[in-house]
Amino acid sequence: MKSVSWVAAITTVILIFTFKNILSIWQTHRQLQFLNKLYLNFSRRIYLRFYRLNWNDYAQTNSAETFRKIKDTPFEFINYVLNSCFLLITDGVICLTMVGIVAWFDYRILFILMVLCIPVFVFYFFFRRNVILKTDRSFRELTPVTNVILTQGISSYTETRIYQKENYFVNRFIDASRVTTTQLINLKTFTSLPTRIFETIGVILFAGMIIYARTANVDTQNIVVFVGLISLALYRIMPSLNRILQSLSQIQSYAYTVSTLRDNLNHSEEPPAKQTVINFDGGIELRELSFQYTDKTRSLLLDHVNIKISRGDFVMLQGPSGTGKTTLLNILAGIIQGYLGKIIIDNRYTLDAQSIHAWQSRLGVVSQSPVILQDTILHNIAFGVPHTEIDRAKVKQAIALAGINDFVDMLTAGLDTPIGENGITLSGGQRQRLCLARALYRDPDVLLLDEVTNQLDEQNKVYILEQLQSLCRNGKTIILASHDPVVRQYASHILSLDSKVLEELK
Ligand SMILES: Nc1ncnc2c1ncn2[C@@H]1O[C@H](COP(=O)(O)OP(=O)(O)OP(=O)(O)O)[C@@H](O)[C@H]1O
Repeated sequence: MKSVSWVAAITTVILIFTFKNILSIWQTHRQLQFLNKLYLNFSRRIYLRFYRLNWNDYAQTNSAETFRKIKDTPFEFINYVLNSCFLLITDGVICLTMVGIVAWFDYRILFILMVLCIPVFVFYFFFRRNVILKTDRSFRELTPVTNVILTQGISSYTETRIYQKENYFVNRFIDASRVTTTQLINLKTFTSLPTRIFETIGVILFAGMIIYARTANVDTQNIVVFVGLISLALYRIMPSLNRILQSLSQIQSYAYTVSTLRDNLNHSEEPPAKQTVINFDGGIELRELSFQYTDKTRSLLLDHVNIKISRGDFVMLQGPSGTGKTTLLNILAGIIQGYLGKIIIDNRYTLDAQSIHAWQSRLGVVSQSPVILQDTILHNIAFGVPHTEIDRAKVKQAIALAGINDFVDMLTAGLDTPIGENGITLSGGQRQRLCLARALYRDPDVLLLDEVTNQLDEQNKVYILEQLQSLCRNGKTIILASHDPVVRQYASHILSLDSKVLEELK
């Protein structure tokens, strides 16, 4: 009978512990899932917000900081602030419970524990602003700088090798890293201090009690029991107290993430403006268009420009370097705003929030330094279209128009050939034509092209210009910014941009 009750008791204990641990695993998993969901949500919203920046703000951003804002800040907030808050609550409850038990058992033990803890907390709070915050801020500020130095060094591989400046870039990076890692060492040393102080004071206190017991003829056995109880209490409280201090310092260190997230997430989500439907059966009209970059020390770039471009026109935009051809293309693409005057589409729609997306869905663009994705040729051309939705026949048509079908056919993997970072495995002319194929894949009504022929040989240039000409005959409208005199023969209209004024030459 007795053995049965023992077995039952042991089984109950095992079941309780098993259940408790399963529950705890489930709870931890749910908590982590929740934090992960929150992280992805924050990251997504900050990243989307980046695409809503206006041109001037975009021009002033630096990629290392943007990267940090999108990826690191939400991660730090979730892991070092929110998670620390959870730990603070759970460990706070454990500590208070233990303190309550100790006080109920013997109030003197509580007193000794307070003598131990208070100096540690005073030390921590006294120095936290001066050391932790300062060190951490400079660490945070220096990290993006180090990243920028490294990115610059890596992307200037060719120049660095030819000019033999390897040591210059490596030393710059190492010097910047040394400052950052020194800050990190200081920070880590400082955060480990409370535990050490805690332990030292404890040992001194115990030693003091033993010496007192021996010199004052107090019963040593009582003291040993007393010290044993304190040690037991500390054994339970110490780990929680350590975690509390660590959590507090992490919350302090990463408190900045709260304001960064607030600034980036607390903007009102404007409902997308109801979009006008644009068929592009008319043309484009620039009416009294004037523009100046925010840098007011520079004069107007465009001054009361008036021009009409009809459907089917092949317009060459020429003019000396720096007169604003790219700027004008970006204005037409709806990327640069803040101009005076109007852009009117199809004689009806002014380019504004209501029409911008409808207008942009009619455009194909090739910029002067187009971006090549580190991906296959297929994905570079379909740009952002999910793999299963890519129309391979249309891709082939686009590469034929852009004159790179021969090149793609020669590759063993054809369209599925991967291209290195920034199109490193392609020639300049191949990169240009790949981006032209990307623009053509969208079957746009209007093509805004910036210097798409400047890296081509005569034969390829003529081929591309003939294709563009034939596209215009079929109703496409092309505006091509170029310095190349050959383009003049193919363009139906020539616009010359010089000293803020746009003049029609042909
Ligand atoms: N984000 C910017 N902020 C301030 N000024 C700018 C900005 N982008 C360009 N500029 C200035 O605007 C002027 C026109 O530049 P843009 O690139 O439009 O000229 P461009 O005619 O296309 O030149 P190129 O023929 O050399 O390509 C230049 O003086 C340039 O320095």
